[in-house]
Amino acid sequence: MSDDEPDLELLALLRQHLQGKLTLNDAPETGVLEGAEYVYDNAIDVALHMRSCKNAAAAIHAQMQQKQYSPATWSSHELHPDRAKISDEAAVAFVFTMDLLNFSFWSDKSETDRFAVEYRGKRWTGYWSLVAGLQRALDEGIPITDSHFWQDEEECTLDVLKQVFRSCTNEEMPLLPERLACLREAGQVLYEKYECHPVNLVDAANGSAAGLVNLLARDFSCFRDEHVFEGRRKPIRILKRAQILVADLWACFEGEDYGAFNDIDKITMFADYRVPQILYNMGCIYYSPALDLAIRDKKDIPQGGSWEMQLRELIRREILRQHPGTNINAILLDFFLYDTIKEMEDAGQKIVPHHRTRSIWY
Ligand SMILES: Nc1nc2c(c(CN[C@H]3C=C[C@H](O)[C@@H]3O)cn2[C@@H]2O[C@H](COP(=O)(O)O)[C@@H](O)[C@H]2O)c(=O)[nH]1
Repeated sequence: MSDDEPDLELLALLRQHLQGKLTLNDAPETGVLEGAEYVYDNAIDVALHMRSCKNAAAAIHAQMQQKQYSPATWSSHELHPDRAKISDEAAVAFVFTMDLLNFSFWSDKSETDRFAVEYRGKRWTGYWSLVAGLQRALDEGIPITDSHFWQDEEECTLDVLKQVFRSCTNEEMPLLPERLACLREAGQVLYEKYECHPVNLVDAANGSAAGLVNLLARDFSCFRDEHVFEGRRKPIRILKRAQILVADLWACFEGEDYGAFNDIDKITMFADYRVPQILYNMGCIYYSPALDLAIRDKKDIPQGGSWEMQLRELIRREILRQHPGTNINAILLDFFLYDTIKEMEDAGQKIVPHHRTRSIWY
């Protein structure tokens, strides 16, 4: 098959995933797909546009192949840890700390006034402000990735965290008290169960991605991203930061050592505010008029409400299994979509905004 021909098998897979037609025995032990199935079947404000999904899948596949998207792409970002310069344990600690705090960077201020971290001569915003803040703190001798530090209430104070993520504008990083609470809890749990180090948590998963997601959800309330949907008795398990943590370890270690997972393709796409946005702007999903208006007007979408759950869950339905002959899985597809929407924004392209929910879950 030549590169410019759409990969019909991939299209079929993506269509199945987006339609939720894949049997649940593909669902990982995390049970995340079962919840996605329920929300999809009951969603009335967010829907899939199959024809656009089919066209998008072809375009995405071609671009990913052309850009040779692979786990190594992750380390090519200048701020991500360079494994040639730090120990494996330090890289795991960095990724764990990063995904413990990897949520809610959006701002309604202008590009010049929004929260930003100045580091290595550049202004970093969004997710990159988090990574830049962590790297800068380590350069300044603050042990921000050490769980002993997180537990030390004398040393690791809210003021110190404000210093770690100090902004070069008047806007502060959102939810700093909540981020401190995440560090405190994680420090306590790592002390009680994992001899203070995240590598012991990764080892405890015995090479299972779903197993590590489950350990994170079981032991850390700050990773337990589970919510009731419209009164349904059984909570919907989304577990976005637990899943992106596994994905980042897999990418950082390129599937080896602490990134070696025998079931990595059971990780779903990440239910945050970026993927629904790009899928909407690609025409793959569309909203009810009321929701469409609320998002375009940048209205607050309440956390845990039906709208928010539909937005988060609908995109997560797909598990793009390892497609024969390519290295594309849901993680790489997701990374690619995130980087693409950021490139579109940086290029000043007119795009419909993402939804506004202030949350520690994404
Ligand atoms: N779905 C998805 N969500 C992602 C990422 C990333 C960064 N991943 C890097 C690693 C490999 C890739 O190549 C990326 O370079 C952050 N986020 C989430 O977005 C939000 C931040 O958005 P903004 O404020 O605009 O930066 C926040 O919830 C954050 O958790 C991703 O990849 N996929």
